[in-house]
Amino acid sequence: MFQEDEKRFSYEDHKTTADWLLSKTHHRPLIAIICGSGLGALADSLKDQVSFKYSEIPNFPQSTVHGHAGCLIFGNLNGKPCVCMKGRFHFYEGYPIWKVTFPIRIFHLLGVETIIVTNAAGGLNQEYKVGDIMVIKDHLNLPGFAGNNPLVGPNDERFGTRFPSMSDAYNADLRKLACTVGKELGFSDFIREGVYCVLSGPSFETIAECRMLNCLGADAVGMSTVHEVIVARHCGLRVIGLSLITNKSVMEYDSSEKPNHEEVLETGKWRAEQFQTFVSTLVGRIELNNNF
Ligand SMILES: O=P(O)(O)O[C@@H]1C[C@H](O)[C@@H](CO)O1
Ligand SMILES: Nc1nc2[nH]cnc2c(=O)[nH]1
Repeated sequence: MFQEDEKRFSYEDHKTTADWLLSKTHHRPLIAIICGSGLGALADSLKDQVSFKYSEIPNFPQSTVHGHAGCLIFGNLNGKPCVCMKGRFHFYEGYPIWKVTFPIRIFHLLGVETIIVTNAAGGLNQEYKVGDIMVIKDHLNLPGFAGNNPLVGPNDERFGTRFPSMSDAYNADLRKLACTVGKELGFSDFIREGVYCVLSGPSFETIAECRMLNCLGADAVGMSTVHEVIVARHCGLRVIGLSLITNKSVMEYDSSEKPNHEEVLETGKWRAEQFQTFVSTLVGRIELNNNF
């Protein structure tokens, strides 16, 4: 399970990457956004863009999944200085978990204070519909139950404490703001609040697994986000998570439905405009430098 043959990046390695980026752009982002599968169009709406391919950034891993372009884009969204990952890294791509979460500490060193983590997810909650946007209230870190937590290993106190709390992982004020913004935009019909469960992937869940996860309290299931959130909270970032329900999880043995990545990307395209409006309005309303 653990791919620990590579040497972990030190604090100094992280500084090298952050300083390189700061030397190449005049932008000083306070909000970071990670675009989930099929949600990369969000990054295109940034104004005054400065963009870097992951391949040119020192120490950065590469995106290998269709629907994850592999660019880091700096710019302004609704008047706020942002940096956007158009493409993220997943454990199932073969990266060790500390590499999957590497960009989060870079954001921290760039001066980011708030992170918006988005993903595509399967809807376990039977009331959810394809196209719903779930504001993440909490998570289940199933790989973490088996010891796969991105904070396993030596702790560098310059990033954060050895034993961070996760009981407030998803900021309550931001969740409330997201629900208010959803209402104001007339999106209430498809805005939900629920629990996201991460699995390693890349295989989708069996029917028995979907039933079990739902019984455990998960409303949506995916293959990302949680590890990023753990590292973000460790280094003091304020987090809001949004899942686009791209497919309904298959819960019945007589169903002929099969989850697939094409459907995930299609739903992303179909909901892209409202998703962008939602995130951009939310960003416009986030208060910065407020010592949360
Ligand atoms: O990066 P996210 O979590 O949005 O991507 C999900 C999980 C898999 O990478 C992919 C499956 O279709 O979508
Ligand atoms: N694990 C998992 N990840 C997803 N990403 C998008 N849809 C799904 C799903 O149904 N299951």
